[in-house]
Amino acid sequence: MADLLSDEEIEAQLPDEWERDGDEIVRVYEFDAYLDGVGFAAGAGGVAQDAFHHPEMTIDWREVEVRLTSHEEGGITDKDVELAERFDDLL
Ligand SMILES: C[C@H](O)[C@H](O)[C@H]1CNC2=NC(N)=NC(=O)C2=N1
Repeated sequence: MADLLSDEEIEAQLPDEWERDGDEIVRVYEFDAYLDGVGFAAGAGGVAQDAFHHPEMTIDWREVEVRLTSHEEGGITDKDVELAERFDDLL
């Protein structure tokens, strides 16, 4: 099990464009076309499965909201931060 990050660690490690929302980190990715968002979500799903750490993703018109938390630990860990960075690398 990973350790929960402190408030200070979260603030320091949160990647650009990501925000903290309670026990989750969240980013809304914006796209020029709906299917671009769908494709991004598919890629993110593959990265998540590879890491075996899974986000909540909401696919909407030209945007995808991604929420990450570590359910087993009950909060935000470095697994969430690392996956957020890997999702950003898909852009
Ligand atoms: C049994 C447990 O669900 C698995 O170990 C994985 C699956 N994917 C997961 N994803 C996330 N976000 N948090 C988890 O704690 C988690 N656990």
